[in-house]
Parts: sequence; C-alpha cells; structure tokens
Amino acid sequence: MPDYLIAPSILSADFARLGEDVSNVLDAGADVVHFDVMDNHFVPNLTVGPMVCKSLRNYGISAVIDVHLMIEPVDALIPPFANAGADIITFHPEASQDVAATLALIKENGCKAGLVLNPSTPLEQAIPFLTQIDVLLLMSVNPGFGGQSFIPATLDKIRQARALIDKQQLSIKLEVDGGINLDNISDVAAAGADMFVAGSAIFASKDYRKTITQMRSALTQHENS
Ligand SMILES: O=C(CO)[C@@H](O)[C@H](O)COP(=O)(O)O
Repeated sequence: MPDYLIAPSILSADFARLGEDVSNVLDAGADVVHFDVMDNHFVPNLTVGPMVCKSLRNYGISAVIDVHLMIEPVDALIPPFANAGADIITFHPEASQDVAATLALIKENGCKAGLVLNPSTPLEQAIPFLTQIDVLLLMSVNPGFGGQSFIPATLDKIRQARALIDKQQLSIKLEVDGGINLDNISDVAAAGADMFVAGSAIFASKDYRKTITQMRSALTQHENS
C-alpha cells in the first residue's frame, strides 16, 4: 500500500510571513514542504535561495524540506541547500552537465536525490539514473508559476513511470507537481503517484486543514477502490 505524501508548494504561500504560513500548513496535516527555487534563467520566475530554507529551519520547521531546483547550473547551490536544512534535492537533467555527478553530489551532502522531468521531457531521460535516485518528480505544468492547469497527458507518463519503478522493484517516490487539486488528486494517485505537490489548491483555500483532509480522503478512497 503506497504511503501518500502531500507536499504544499511554498510558491503559493505568503512570503511576508513564510514561517508562520508553512507552520500552519504542517499543523493542518501536510507531510512535506515543497520548496521551489527559480532563477529567472532556467525558468522565467525568481524565488528564494538557501538563506530562506535556513530561516524556515531557524523558525522551527522540522518537516522534510523537498527542494526543487529550477536553476541552471545546479551544482554550486547543492552544498548551501544541504547546509541550510534541505532533506531532498531535485533538479532537471537539462540543467546539469553531468547528471550522475550531480546526483552523487547531492548524496555526498547527505540529502536524498531526485530528477525532475518537464511535461515535454521524455521519461527516457530518467531511465539511466533510476538506480541512483530516491525521487522522480514529473511536472504536470510547465515550471515557473503556480496556479496553472494540470496537463492531462501527464497521467500516461505517471503510469509509465510507475510501471518502470515497479518492474525494477525500486523504492523511488513518484512525485507529481502542478495543477493538483481536489478534483484530480485521486486520478493522479490512480495513475501511480505517491507524492503530491499542491500550491494554490492548498494555500489559496480558506481552511488548510479542511483542504488537506479532503485531499487525504480522496487518496484513501482511491486506495480502497
Ligand atoms: O514548481 C511549480 C511551478 O513551477 C509548482 O510547485 C507550483 O508552484 C505548484 O503550484 P500549483 O500548480 O499547485 O498552484
């Protein structure tokens, strides 16, 4: 039985009171903090770096922090993020000159490592690295902004990724990010995902606890169907 993880994306949090907002969403039942790092180069938007990750730790956030690097190049920021308290670091293969070396660098720095595939990046790009990764993150929107609609073709990619992971009996978390909400989370789970990033669906809701509880109950219903 999969262990489903709900990971609110800080991109939709209130940056003026980030510690409090992240703390509230964890108190409301979220499992993981999804920390979006954008550089206005690999993606058009610009967000935050290791100092803000460290500030969340200093604020008392003890949950797993899942850092999604949407930056190029990536290697120089891996030790600073590990030192700032990241638990998982994921990056896009297009952003590294040597994907295997970048994955090894993440692990040498004591973090779990993952690859992220954009909607247009074929699953095949991850295949050579499956035995090296802890997380495979499939983007279900083009990265850069929260609040976009889920791209339905991602469901097929999730199914194919799940089949690959199961066939090789790998313990890789299959994470999906972008446009996940109460209407589609059970379809994403049915396709084979077990880690769900949701930004606007959670942070734009009035009652985080109610939204997360409803998401979890949609996942439980799927599990029992
Ligand atoms: O990385 C990204 C976007 O680039 C995501 O993490 C989004 O921030 C998720 O937000 P929603 O689509 O759930 O609003």
